[in-house]
Amino acid sequence: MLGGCASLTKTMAEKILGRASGKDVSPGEIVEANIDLAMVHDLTGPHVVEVVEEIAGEVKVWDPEKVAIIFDHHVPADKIRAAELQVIMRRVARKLGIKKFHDVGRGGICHQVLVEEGYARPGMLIVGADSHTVTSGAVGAFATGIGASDMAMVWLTGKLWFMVPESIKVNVIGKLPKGVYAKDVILHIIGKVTVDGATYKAVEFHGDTIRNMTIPDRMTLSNMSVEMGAKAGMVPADEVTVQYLRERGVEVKPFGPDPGAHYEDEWNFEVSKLEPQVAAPYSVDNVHPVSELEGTPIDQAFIGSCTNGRYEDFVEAAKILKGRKVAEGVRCIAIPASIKQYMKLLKDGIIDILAEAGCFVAHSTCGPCLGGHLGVLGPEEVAISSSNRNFRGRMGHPTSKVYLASPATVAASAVEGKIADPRKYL
Ligand SMILES: CC(C)[C@H](C(=O)O)[C@@H](O)C(=O)O
Ligand code: SF4
Repeated sequence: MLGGCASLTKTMAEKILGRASGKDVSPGEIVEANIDLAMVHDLTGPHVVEVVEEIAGEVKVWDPEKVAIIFDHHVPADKIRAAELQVIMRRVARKLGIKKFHDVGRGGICHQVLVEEGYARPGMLIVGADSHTVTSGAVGAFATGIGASDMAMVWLTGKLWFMVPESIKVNVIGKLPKGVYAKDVILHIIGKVTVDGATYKAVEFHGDTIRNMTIPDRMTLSNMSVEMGAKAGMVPADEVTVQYLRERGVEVKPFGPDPGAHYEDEWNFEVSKLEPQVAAPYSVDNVHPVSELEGTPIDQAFIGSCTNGRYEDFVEAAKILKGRKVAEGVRCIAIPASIKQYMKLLKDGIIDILAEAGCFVAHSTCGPCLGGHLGVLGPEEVAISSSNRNFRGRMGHPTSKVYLASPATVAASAVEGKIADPRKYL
């Protein structure tokens, strides 16, 4: 029976959707929920505006304080079409008085901005017109990607319907070995459960490995939850979260599931002996330990994206690139996930290290992650990337190939000109 009996103890998803819809909810139930934050970017925003204008005859939002417009995909505008779309969204942001508007050079990749600006908070219900909106789950929010027409309804009414998902508890335990990171953990998990292993489930990450992770690491996990089909990928908000948001002037309380909450399934992973992981083309679940792919020649290495474009990611890459050179015949492209990350890297001399090694370092943009610009792959070219997707043609030509790995593995591969194990450099 859909809806079942409401249990007294709730998972994070049930608590958030219950609060947002003002009732006691159970998995399978359809609810109409009030949205706390709605985000669009330069590519999806114009579609939303079009639908809103069609329905309402003019562009409007239910609450300008709860709407974010962030330019990131084709930033700075790389062609006339992109410039046209950005002109539209700039006008809309001004007309509606959107304060959470981040133009070129004033934000960065939307998912990074939501978290680092302290917009995303524990217990919030967040929707974004982008599949990696799940990233905000890192601070304990139920955050999910929606289509442009759903977003148009959110802009008009502030509400959206959801089917309350079943929850899956992912327990990760053990101390990560040197050279092995959150990226390797999530690639390993996706490799085991496959790309549809968590379809429409609310995934919660638990265990001491997760508790010991920083918010940037947790963002990598949450970000890639959607690559196993999850509706949301959440980490309970603890003291690490409270402190991270406090540094951004936001006071929050810890937030997690009720003790004894019911999960549809529990997955257990022990990671103390995990090797660096690499997802081979053309699927994110085609995951192998780096030792199985070592020596595969590459043309391009990319460090960046909403998955792994943070300060800490570049610091790990710089440990390997410092005093070394990117291999002859290989391009290494390094793009921080936001202007704030870029500024911090600049101040600490990390950008210098990357540039001296021969990296092409750019200001924040999605750029090559989706084959947009600043590093589109040609026929048969091979890239190793710290991003999250390696579908056919993802970063350029349909015959190009993308391997996904941690920033350290990408950096080691850039130095050798072939897929390499970062551990020997650390
Ligand atoms: C362009 C956008 C709608 C898309 C998404 O939704 O994820 C992009 O960000 C991606 O990573 O493929
Ligand atoms: S960095 Fe890549 S994955 Fe992230 S929002 Fe941009 S295009 Fe999508």
